[in-house]
Amino acid sequence: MSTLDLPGYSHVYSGKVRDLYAPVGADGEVVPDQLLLVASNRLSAYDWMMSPEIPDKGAVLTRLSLWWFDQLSDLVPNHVVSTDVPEAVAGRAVLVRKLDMLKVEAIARAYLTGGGLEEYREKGSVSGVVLPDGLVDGSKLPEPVFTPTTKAPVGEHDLPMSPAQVEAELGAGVAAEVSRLTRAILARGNEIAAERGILIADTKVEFGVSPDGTGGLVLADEVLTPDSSRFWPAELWEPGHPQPSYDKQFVRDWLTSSESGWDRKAGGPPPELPAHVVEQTRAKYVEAYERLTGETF
Ligand SMILES: C[C@H](c1ccccc1)n1cc(-c2ncnc(N)c2C#N)cn1
Repeated sequence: MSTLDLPGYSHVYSGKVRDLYAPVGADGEVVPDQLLLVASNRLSAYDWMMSPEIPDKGAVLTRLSLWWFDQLSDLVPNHVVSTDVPEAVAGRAVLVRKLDMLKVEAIARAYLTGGGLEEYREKGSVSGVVLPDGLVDGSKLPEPVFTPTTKAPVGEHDLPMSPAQVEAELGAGVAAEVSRLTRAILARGNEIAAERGILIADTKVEFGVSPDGTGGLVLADEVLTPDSSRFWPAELWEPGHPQPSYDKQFVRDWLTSSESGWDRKAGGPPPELPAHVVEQTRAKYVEAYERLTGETF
């Protein structure tokens, strides 16, 4: 993965699909209180980076995240400073306030699937919350459940955190507020998305606090995008089996079809995606953005 040479910015960190840069002042020193969050066109599926990239994916998800920050501004302040960013990343980057990030992945679930379903099948509960009997893959939960995890080092898996572990990390007051806000964000997201034919099964958000200790929790990172959340087409929702992904199903279907020739269990990398899969996937990101925001990409 190649990082961009952005004049006026130094590369700080790269995740699977996003990159972080620090602004550099005229004196060559890093500007201490801001960061540049850049969304790439990279697509990750089945824990593999796909090739080629999906055109406009970074721009679509950046615009969607900015729209959600605005929709949620009555619930929680956010880290956005400006979209006045270098031309090379115009439309897919955001200048943000540099925060002290909480060491907890704040995850909430409105529907049961994935790791939450596995835990429920073992314990009848998820993250310490006892759930009704008889739930299946895709069941809607009575209300969103906070299911935090650790922030594992690169290459390792995030681990579920018990309420006691979260309190030990954050303190009881902040832990309660993170839980409340994460569930409220997902509930608000689903209120809006359901009207537009999209179910948000679960989401991961990141909170930080101002380094000077003033103020409370600040919503950071990206919010309620198909990269941070499971998006499901509402009209296909049918509890009892894995739900189709709104945005990644074309990729998954092709990779698991005989046409791709890929043997996922063999452990080797997936083949290049054909043009039609790339185009269909781009169209789904644009469709999700336009249905949710009512705006044309
Ligand atoms: C997880 C995410 C990430 C982004 C891009 C690439 C890989 C990971 N990240 C966000 C921060 C961060 N740190 C300080 N202040 C902030 N406002 C933010 C934000 N957002 C650190 N990491």
